[in-house]
Amino acid sequence: MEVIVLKNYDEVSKKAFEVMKEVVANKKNAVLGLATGSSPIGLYQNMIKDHQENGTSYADITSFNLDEYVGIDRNHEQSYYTFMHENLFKGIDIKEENVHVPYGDTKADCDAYEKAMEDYSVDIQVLGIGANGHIGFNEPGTPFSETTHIVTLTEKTRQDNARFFENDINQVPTHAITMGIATIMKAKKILLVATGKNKADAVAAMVNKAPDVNCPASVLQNHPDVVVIVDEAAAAKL
Ligand SMILES: N[C@@H]1[C@@H](O)[C@H](O)[C@@H](COP(=O)(O)O)O[C@@H]1O
Repeated sequence: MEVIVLKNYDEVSKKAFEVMKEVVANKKNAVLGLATGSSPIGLYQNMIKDHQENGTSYADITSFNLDEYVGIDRNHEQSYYTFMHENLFKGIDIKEENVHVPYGDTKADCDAYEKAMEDYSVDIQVLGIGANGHIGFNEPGTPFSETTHIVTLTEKTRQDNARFFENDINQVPTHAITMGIATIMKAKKILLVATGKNKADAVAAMVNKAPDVNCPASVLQNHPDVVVIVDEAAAAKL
C-alpha cells in the first residue's frame, strides 16, 4: 500500500487525478470503478477540466459505481445516480449506456450487478472511506468474502450522511445496495482518497492495524496495487 500525504484537499485531488489520468491515457476503453461522497469531487473536477482543455476522451470508457441508496428514486437529488451525473458524467463524454450504478433492493438486483461486471475487469477503483472505516457501504463486520449485497446502514453512517438530507437523519435511507469487499478487491488498481480530521482514526486503522473486518478498509493491505492519498489532517494518526 502506497500512502501519499499532501497538504490539503486541492493537492489530494490533483494527485488523485494524475493517478487516474495515467490509466485513462493509456487505455481508451478502461473500466473505472467510481465512488460518491465529497472526497472524490475534486478528482472528478480535475477530470472534467482535463477533458475540456486537453480533450481526454471517455467515449469508450465503462464505469461501475460502488453503491446506491435503497428506497429513493434514481432521479432523487441525493441518489448516487444523480450525484455521478451532476459531479462527473455531464462534464465528460462518457456514454450513458456505458454507465452502471447499482439499483434495487433484492438479491436478484445484487446478482444482476455482479453479472453485469463479470465481462469487465475494473482497471482502477476509486474509493473514499467512511469515518468508521467503511468502503462503499461495507460497514464494519462485513465479511471480506461478500459480493454485491443489500446493507443496513449504521447509525454513524446515516448521521455522517445527514448533511446531504437537510441535516435530518430521518430522511437518510436506512438501507443501501453496495459492491461487496470481494467485488472491490477484484479491481486491478485501487485509489483511495481521504481528507479531514474526521477520517484520521479510520485511515490509521486501515494502514497500521492488521486487516480486520472491524475496519473494512484494512482489507486493502491484501491488495497488490493500492494508492492511498490523504491530506495532513487525515494522516494525523498514522
Ligand atoms: N457510501 C459512501 C462512501 O462510498 C464514501 O466513501 C463515504 C465517505 O464520504 P465522504 O467522502 O463524503 O466523506 O460516504 C458514503 O458512505
